[in-house]
Amino acid sequence: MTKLIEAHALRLDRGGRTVLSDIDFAIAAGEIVTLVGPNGSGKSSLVRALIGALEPAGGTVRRAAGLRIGYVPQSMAAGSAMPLTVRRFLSLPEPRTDAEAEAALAAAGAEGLGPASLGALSGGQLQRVLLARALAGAPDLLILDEPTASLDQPGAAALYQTIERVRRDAGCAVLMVSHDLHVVMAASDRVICLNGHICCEGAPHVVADAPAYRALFGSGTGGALALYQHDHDHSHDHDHDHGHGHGRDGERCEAVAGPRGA
Ligand SMILES: Nc1ncnc2c1ncn2[C@@H]1O[C@H](COP(=O)(O)OP(=O)(O)OP(=O)(O)O)[C@@H](O)[C@H]1O
Repeated sequence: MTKLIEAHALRLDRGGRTVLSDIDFAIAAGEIVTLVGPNGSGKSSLVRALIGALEPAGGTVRRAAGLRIGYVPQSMAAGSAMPLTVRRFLSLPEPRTDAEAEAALAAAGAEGLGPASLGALSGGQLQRVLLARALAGAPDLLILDEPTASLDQPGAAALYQTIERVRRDAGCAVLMVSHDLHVVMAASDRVICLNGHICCEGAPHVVADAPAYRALFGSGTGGALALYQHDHDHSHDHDHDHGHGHGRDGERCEAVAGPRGA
């Protein structure tokens, strides 16, 4: 399969401290990959390195020639206060024609929002507009940093369905950072769990009869625990342990993706 982006022995430093090391992974065309991990485990840092906004302290990030990345940032707190219409926002920084803007809004499920003021949008509308802006560049790889963070469960489910439709229609690969159990369990081809390094990775499996899973849905707390099978090629006797639930070779892993702000 065509590799769109690859990291080899990647190390990232923030504030003079190594926050990620030994990162080796690749994303293939059309895949949906989700990054999970506790707060501060390096998910956003990795995403920033992949889009070229953070220089590696070691190792390499290699992008396929001509790769187009659409990026939906984690937070638009400052941006949403900008006195801009959605239509103008879609043309920043790259100018877009009205037809391109309308097509992108439609693909993101945000039809008719072009004339709206950016600051007047709901959280869900803003996420869709951010998605539209990323889609307007016809990306090969769509990267979303916690796209459902500010949404309630129905809003998150609807956005997830939109993302899956986008992948189907546009054929792009998707890399998501998520604390959302629904997204991790249902949407991903592959889950990568970060904890200062790649703790574990593998295909997600719905564990509908697991007590923890039912307890989670029953309590409605949403997104505290993700269960998935994975492969390990390392032990966990080093110093990157941030209280993360590690698995053992070939066993089911309990990956604690803590709720936002935890
Ligand atoms: N601009 C910065 N300057 C210094 N340290 C930073 C900076 N940004 C992040 N860090 C540190 O890097 C580490 C990884 O942060 P990062 O935001 O990548 O984690 P995350 O997994 O995305 O967290 P969260 O789930 O809370 O969004 C943290 O220890 C954080 O404090």
